[in-house]
Amino acid sequence: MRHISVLGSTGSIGTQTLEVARANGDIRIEALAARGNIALLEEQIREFHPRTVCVYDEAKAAELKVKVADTGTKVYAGQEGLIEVATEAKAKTLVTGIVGMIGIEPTVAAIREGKNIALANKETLVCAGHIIMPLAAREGVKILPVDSEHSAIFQCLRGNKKNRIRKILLTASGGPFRGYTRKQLEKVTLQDALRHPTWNMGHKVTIDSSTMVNKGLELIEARWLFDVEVDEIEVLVQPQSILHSAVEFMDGAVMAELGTPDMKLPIQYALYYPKRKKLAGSKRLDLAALGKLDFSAPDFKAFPGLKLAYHAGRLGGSLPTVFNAANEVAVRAFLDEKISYLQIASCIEDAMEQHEKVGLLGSPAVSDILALQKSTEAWLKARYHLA
Ligand SMILES: NC(=O)C1=CN([C@@H]2O[C@H](COP(=O)(O)OP(=O)(O)OC[C@H]3O[C@@H](n4cnc5c(N)ncnc54)[C@H](OP(=O)(O)O)[C@@H]3O)[C@@H](O)[C@H]2O)C=CC1
Ligand SMILES: CC(=O)[C@@H](O)[C@H](O)COP(=O)(O)O
Ligand SMILES: [Mn+2]
Repeated sequence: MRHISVLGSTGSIGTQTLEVARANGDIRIEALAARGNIALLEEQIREFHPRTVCVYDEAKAAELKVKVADTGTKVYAGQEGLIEVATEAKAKTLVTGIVGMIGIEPTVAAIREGKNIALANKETLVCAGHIIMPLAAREGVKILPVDSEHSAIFQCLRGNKKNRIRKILLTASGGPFRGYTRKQLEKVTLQDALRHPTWNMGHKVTIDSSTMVNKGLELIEARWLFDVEVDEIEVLVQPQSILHSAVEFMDGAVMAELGTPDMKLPIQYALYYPKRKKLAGSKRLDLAALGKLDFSAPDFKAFPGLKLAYHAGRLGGSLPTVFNAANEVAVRAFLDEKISYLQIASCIEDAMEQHEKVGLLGSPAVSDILALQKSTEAWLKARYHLA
């Protein structure tokens, strides 16, 4: 039996993690956390009988407590509740399917308690990779990538740990606006941006994919997971999302992982690593039916978020936190229809410029990262008149 806890159990990654658990039958769900979707959380409690749950929203947590009083599941709220879920004693692995920087503290707490991390929450590594990776090594825990590209790279590197790599080829679908000019991007709407061509995901990561900021976050995520410089990572547009990423070795050999776009595969791989198991209900890849795969270079001019990510990754320190924090504020504002699509990248650029003027922190602690998140949010809200 595998014992896991899930942060973000009501979201895209969370529900697919529970699908994998349901299909396999030998994964015990010890703890679950969500922000406020108590209707779905109650269903999950009644099906999986976790010991502990957290609802971040305090009023909703109180409501759920009454609803599930008959179940024996303990209900917590807020940040303390997230830590309870992340450190639930019986769990061996924490799946971080929560979105945003809110995932940093519970992930650190889980590692300190010796839990392996099945990591989907890329924002945590972008801001705190310099803390997470050495801490995990000291505690002897595994950081198992769930993000599809990073799972692919991780799989390509198996058995090749001692061979130096020349570069990582990080693939990108290009999002719904692949091929668009800046002029065309001026007119796109929220609904257009939410129409991802290949993956069905939560709103925040879907907007990130459309701006290519997702690839920027993944660039820095890969830098930490695989201990490479960002300039050893090349972004490659692969519109079908079939080739999930690749590694080029010193002798010129390129190894890639291919599959249908289905997150259950990387989730299951992380949960059973190093074992491969049949994936229930998955569509098999039929290359002959597919006929061809397309590749192209990314358009840095149309999607400046990617260029900003390389810059943040090269300078490091506190700049990736500002890159990420500004993006979180901007995406929220875009989803609330308070700023236009092109203003997302402007927000990030402005916040980074401002931070560089003030001066970067070399190796920010978690408290510095969270303080920077607050100051970046306040600065952007004032500058862009966001309520
Ligand atoms: N979806 C995908 O295919 C992929 C996602 N990722 C990454 O995985 C993470 C999750 O993405 P995704 O599943 O799409 O996101 P969703 O928006 O679908 O789900 C987010 C989950 O996090 C919960 N949540 C949000 N804020 C809080 C909070 N303050 N406290 C507790 N729970 C909270 C939500 O709860 P509630 O429902 O109650 O609001 C929900 O369960 C992101 O970092 C994303 O970049 C990476 C690769 C692929
Ligand atoms: C499924 C997954 O891993 C997403 O992060 C995906 O990468 C988004 O697609 P883009 O390549 O469009 O960013
Ligand atoms: Mn990805």
